[in-house]
Amino acid sequence: MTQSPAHYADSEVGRLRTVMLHRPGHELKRLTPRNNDRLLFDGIPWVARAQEEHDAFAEALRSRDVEVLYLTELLTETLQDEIARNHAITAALSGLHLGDTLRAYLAHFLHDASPEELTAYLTAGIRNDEVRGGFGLVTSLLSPYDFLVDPLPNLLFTRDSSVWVRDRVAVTSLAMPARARETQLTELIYTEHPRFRGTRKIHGWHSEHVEGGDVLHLAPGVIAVGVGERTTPAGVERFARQVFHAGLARTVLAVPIAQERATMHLDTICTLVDVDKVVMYPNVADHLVAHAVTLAEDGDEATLRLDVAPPEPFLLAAAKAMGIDQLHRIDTGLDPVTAEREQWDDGNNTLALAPRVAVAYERNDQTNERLEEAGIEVVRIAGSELGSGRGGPRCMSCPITRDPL
Ligand SMILES: NC(=O)NCCC[C@H](N)C(=O)O
Repeated sequence: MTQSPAHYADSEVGRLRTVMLHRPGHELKRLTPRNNDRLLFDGIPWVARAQEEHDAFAEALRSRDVEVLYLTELLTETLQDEIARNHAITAALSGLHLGDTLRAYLAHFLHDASPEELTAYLTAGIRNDEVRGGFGLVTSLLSPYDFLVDPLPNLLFTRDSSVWVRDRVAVTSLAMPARARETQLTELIYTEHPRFRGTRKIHGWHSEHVEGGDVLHLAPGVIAVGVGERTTPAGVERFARQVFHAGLARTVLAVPIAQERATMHLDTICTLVDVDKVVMYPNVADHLVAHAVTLAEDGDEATLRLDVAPPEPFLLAAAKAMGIDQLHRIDTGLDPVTAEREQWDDGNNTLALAPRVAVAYERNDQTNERLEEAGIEVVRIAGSELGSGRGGPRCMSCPITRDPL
């Protein structure tokens, strides 16, 4: 048995070594004009082109010596194990919409599936017209096109369903019903896959809502957490308690963001491209504030006391917590309208491969030019189809190992 590789991330910009992606698959073919809003896509992607774009993204990472792990491959390997299969099937069929007859049939059906097939059902879902048994009241009353197991098109955004904090992984708790099941899969992988077995976990899908897109490692020991449409106030409090209790951070900055789709996560308006530089949406930058949260008195996770500072301008609070003179801001776009367009198309959502090297969507040409003027190497990728889910390179990647800064 080979030694498990170290998994560790305490910054946004330390050299990226290992990342988890999800190559978009059959689950995207489930999107229709009737369900795309509920499934959190702004349009109906051309799946083959989305796959090409994603393959080019993965290749750009590999060509810079980043190990790319695919979520579905990890899941299939995990599902070789009988206990993991049982967990996965029970969780997938726990919805109250199924009824006993159909649930019992589907349980048998899924238990007979190979690990590869089971991965496909768990990710692409099962529609009523696809079942071949378990017929009864529920199958008769549901429409043929209703899902018995929902597809998970947003698995593409692996950033949101888990976050590594040093050598621990936080399995997150996703706020939107269309995404809730994703973390059943990430939790299973991190619990049962041989590569991750023994990894200590924090948070979890039963906890208060925290989404990975809201969690930014500003510096080792300093974590910003956006609080808005997805991460709740109680979510950031729980997260802060856990990271302080485990000694993983000294400051958590709670950053209120507008509760709207354009700014669903903190990483839609701000990402780090260097140890002291962020690319940021200027239309909100001047109003963004942060509450610095620190540990006042240690105790059990539930009883430790937190100090919550009054709000300060975000960049100021961040620089203070990071122990640097200034956190420099590079603006999205050239003017408010271009900035709004490029922010919407994930111009702020960059993935740093190392200090001053970042992956960005090619379409945001003005933001990319600004980044280059500021000395950042921009690795451009196509995202015309990938972007229809409203997420960029950062959203589509879960860093598992970065070199410590
Ligand atoms: N970190 C991110 O901003 N992730 C993008 C998530 C997009 C997805 N369609 C969602 O609405 O949750």
